[in-house]
Amino acid sequence: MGEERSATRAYVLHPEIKSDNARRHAKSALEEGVALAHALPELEVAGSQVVSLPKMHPGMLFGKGKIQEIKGWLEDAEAGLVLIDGHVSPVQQRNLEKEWGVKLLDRTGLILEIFSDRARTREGVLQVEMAALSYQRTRLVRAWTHLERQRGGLGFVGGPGETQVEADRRAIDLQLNNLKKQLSKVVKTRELHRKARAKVPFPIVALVGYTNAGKSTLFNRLTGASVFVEDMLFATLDPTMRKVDLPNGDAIIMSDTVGFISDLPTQLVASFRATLEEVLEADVILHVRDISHPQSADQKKAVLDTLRQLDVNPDVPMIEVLNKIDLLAPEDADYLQALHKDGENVFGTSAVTGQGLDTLLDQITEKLKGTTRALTLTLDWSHGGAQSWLQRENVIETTAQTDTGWTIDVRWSPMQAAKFEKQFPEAFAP
Ligand SMILES: Nc1nc2c(ncn2[C@@H]2O[C@H](COP(=O)(O)OP(=O)(O)OP(=O)(O)O)[C@@H](O)[C@H]2O)c(=O)[nH]1
Repeated sequence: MGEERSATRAYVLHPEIKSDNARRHAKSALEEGVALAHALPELEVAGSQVVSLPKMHPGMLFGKGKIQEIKGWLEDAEAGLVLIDGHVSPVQQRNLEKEWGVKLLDRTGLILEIFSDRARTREGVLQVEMAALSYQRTRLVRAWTHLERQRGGLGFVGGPGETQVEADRRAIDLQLNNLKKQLSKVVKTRELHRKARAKVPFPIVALVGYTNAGKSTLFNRLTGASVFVEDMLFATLDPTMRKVDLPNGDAIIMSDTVGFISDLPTQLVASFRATLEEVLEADVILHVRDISHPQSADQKKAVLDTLRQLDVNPDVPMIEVLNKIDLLAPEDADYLQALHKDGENVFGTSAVTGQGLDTLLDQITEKLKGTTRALTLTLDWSHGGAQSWLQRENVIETTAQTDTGWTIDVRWSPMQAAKFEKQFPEAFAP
């Protein structure tokens, strides 16, 4: 951290590299960068700017003139920390930190800091630690080592720097291995809990969405729970599950998960696979969008990309929830709310006023009815009651007799599966 100036006074820069096809709109990208900075409670944002660049400079990111200009901004703002909303290579980071006399974090580094600040469960903490270490592992710079600096930066192949990097890498690998072992223990315990929960058999409806889209607010509204809702990115990190009663009396489990974001560090996506299991195994996915946000379309793309990276089964039915319609002009809100009547799979809601939530719940009920899954059940003779139930529900595709009972292929809706499991827990061995 910067010695002279406070490392909690942050200056946010969004580099807009012209040759980069300006993937995100610069002004709202900068706003997101600032919102990310605010997601770390101890930080104070001392200033923020979009910096337009014709091209990226490999060693310093910015050109010489720009670097001096920015140095002036940082001094005026008394900022000791620079947050660059983009990718900064380790070499660029080192050079800029030296040039400006500040500490620097790039987008991935910042997101990792936020996640590490938010992680509450043991599993979450371990996952973030692993993600941070894997990231650090990719950023070991040869000339950055203490040993090499002492020797005046001898950079020959096989020299002391090389050995130091290798040693650092080995140390990180050891730590990663150790964390992996701890994590697998925690996951095993959670698996047991999950099995226990599976005995309360309800279909799972998972909420996903860009950070700040309103997932937790919607979750609270629908479940009557009080989950940490704040106008702060990534308020929710560990998944939360609650029971919701549908209008027809059936019950579902709704799960609220971490928000997604553009350029979510791949290490994080990978490490969160385990906690996002509920999403991977959901019967219905609700994709919650902040439809009032100017970059709503880009956010949607980022969410769908992340779901793909997570290998979410594309057959799981998804409902698109266009949230925050209360922030739109009334005629726009009405239009969005009516879209589903034209057969569009979108539902306008306001998690704050409650608009559109009944229609959404009806739609969830419909979707759960309409989707079916195949499963093979092995029942023994004592499960005659279960076998007749399956016949009555008309879900049997094929039945084969075995020495001890039946092997039955069924195709049923999540709700039927849930009812069966509740009524015949001893027969349900998927
Ligand atoms: N006006 C309006 N504000 C909303 C609505 N839904 C949520 N919000 C606000 O949007 C902000 C973010 O809401 P959250 O529910 O925390 O969003 P989230 O998607 O869970 O966010 P992450 O935890 O970052 O993933 C809060 O200030 C909410 O009060 C809505 O329908 N209308």
